[in-house]
Amino acid sequence: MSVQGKVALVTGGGQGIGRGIALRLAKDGADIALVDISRDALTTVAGEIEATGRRVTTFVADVGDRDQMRAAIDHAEQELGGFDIIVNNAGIAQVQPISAVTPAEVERIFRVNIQGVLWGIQAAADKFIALSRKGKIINACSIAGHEGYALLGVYSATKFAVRALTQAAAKEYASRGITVNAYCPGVVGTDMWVEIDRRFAEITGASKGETYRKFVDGIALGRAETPDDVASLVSYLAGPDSDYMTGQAILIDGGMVYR
Ligand SMILES: NC(=O)C1=CN([C@@H]2O[C@H](COP(=O)(O)OP(=O)(O)OC[C@H]3O[C@@H](n4cnc5c(N)ncnc54)[C@H](O)[C@@H]3O)[C@@H](O)[C@H]2O)C=CC1
Ligand SMILES: CC(=O)C(C)=O
Repeated sequence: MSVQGKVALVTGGGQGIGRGIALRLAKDGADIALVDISRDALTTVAGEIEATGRRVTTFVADVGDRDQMRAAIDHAEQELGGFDIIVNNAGIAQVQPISAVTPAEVERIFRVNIQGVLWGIQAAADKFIALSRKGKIINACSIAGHEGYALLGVYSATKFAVRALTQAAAKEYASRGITVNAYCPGVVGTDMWVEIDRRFAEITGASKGETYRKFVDGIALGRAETPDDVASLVSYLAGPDSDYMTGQAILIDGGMVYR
């Protein structure tokens, strides 16, 4: 119950890792503001959160739009009576050899994965300061934020950028008592990996499921990660036990990348 009575906003909360994080924080005692571009997905997860007994509100927003992120945070505060934690989880993948990447593709992924995190940090910190709260900012990074992967070069660049933003924001907001950290999962069996596997197959001729299996074979603990594995770390980063930690991008990957 480390976040009992707190208000937590989770972006990309409509499925996958974001859903897992939102459910875990609700079970830990937080009220949840769910943000996603998909209204249908939000409705389903909101029902699951209500079943935990915590309050939940939903807001359809594109994290790459600064005004929409500010509106989402205002909505969370108005509906749930406060604002304490933001999990900037929403992200998209892109599988493409560097030789074939187009400007439009770069703009699309930078907008969601970098600007989405940046606007989330900025709007959340402004709100924490306005409310005089020592908030927690938690960003989605990846093993790809510690190591560049072939065919995932631009995606990897966005996750390296998340680490940079996490470190810089930690330094800028430390005097306000706001902490900023990131979680770096490995291979989590969500829709994102279905799409990554499909694109690897298209580009390399690998069979369906082959790329996913190869990545999972590289995990020391011998199995793919689940959203609940990721949510355990986020639960810690959201709660008081991590109060003395800031600017960190923590690998939770079953043993894939060692830094
Ligand atoms: N699945 C994996 O193996 C890993 C995922 N990650 C990161 O974890 C985060 C979540 O990934 P998954 O749950 O696997 O992805 P997912 O594709 O299963 O779910 C992403 C969610 O974000 C939402 N979303 C996408 N663009 C959005 C936007 N512009 N505004 C608001 N919501 C938006 C989608 O509608 C969806 O509900 C991402 O940042 C991803 O890069 C990091 C390492 C590994
Ligand atoms: C999706 C992702 O971050 C990887 C590298 O699996």
